[in-house]
Amino acid sequence: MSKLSGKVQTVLGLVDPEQLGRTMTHEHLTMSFECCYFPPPPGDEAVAVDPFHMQHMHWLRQNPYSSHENLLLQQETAAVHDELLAYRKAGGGAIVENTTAGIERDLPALRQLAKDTGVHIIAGAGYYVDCTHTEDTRKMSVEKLSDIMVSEVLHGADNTDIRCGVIGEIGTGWPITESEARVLRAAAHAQTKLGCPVIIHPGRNPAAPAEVVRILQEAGGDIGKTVMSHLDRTIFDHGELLEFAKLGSYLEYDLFGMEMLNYPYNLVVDMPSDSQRVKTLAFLVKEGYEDKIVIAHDIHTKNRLVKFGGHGYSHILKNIVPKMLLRDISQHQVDKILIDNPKHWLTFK
Ligand SMILES: CCC(=O)NCCS(=O)(=O)O
Repeated sequence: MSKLSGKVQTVLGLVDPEQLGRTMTHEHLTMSFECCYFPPPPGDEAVAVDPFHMQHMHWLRQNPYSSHENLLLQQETAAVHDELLAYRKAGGGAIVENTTAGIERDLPALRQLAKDTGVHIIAGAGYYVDCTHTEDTRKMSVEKLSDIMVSEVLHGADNTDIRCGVIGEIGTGWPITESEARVLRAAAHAQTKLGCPVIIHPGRNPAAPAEVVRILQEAGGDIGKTVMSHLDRTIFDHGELLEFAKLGSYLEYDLFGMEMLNYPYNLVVDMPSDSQRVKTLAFLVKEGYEDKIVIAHDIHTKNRLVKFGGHGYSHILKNIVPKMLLRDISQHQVDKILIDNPKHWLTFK
């Protein structure tokens, strides 16, 4: 039995799973999203490059990916520090920090944040979407990629001794590229060796999550120990959602706080409101999936921080939980979603 077995691995070391408390399973504390810059709508070029002002905050909410400045979350560590203190005060205990290679993971910053705030931070191993893969990454075999992920968990990543506690978010697009498929197979192999949690960023198509599961399963992955992220912008039809849920992964609604009219990466998508997200959670609970739901905000741009008029990391605890209780999700079920499900997922086999 490995020394990781039965434990959760944070950036400060192994902890007993009971220590985590309420856990957001998909956040970013420091990262760059420059890889996904999207040009502003015609006529909005000037506001897109203006320094941040209060009068731009609504524009940024509608066009978060069209301001280079907004994509540099790594510049806001002081604000994130304060928001983590507020998160603890609101009853939060842990955060899974999903930044992987390609979007500027900063493990020393995560370790410092964990030390200074007392929030348990679990860091992610592996690779983001294809457009961020380096030439080296593209050339690597499944075995080599898997060895690197195993080493990031067992020994530390990015030339530090800071160890990752999950594999992911592993980035995939639609269709899944050859390089992304290799990374997925490598993640499954690493998971088999380590008995560790895995988390996936699927492409923006309703068929994408099931295709990822198929690839992971074929490579021996443990789907019951895998989180499928971003379902709120991916599967809308309730029948299709139940078909996907049957495959056995955790079902993650992780864009709480993000409300926008035009989702630039896929204009076919109507980004749901928080009320609609809660309705979908209530539906899944009614269908018997209360042991499979996890939730988060996936903060990945500056405008979502409280410092810039955003909702911050405490929005779910302060605003969404009361709404869940109003919509027939019991306190016991809320606790499963925020405490028990993340704990079971994050505990090494
Ligand atoms: C790095 C953060 C991330 O990938 N977030 C998901 C954004 S979206 O694909 O849902 O637009």
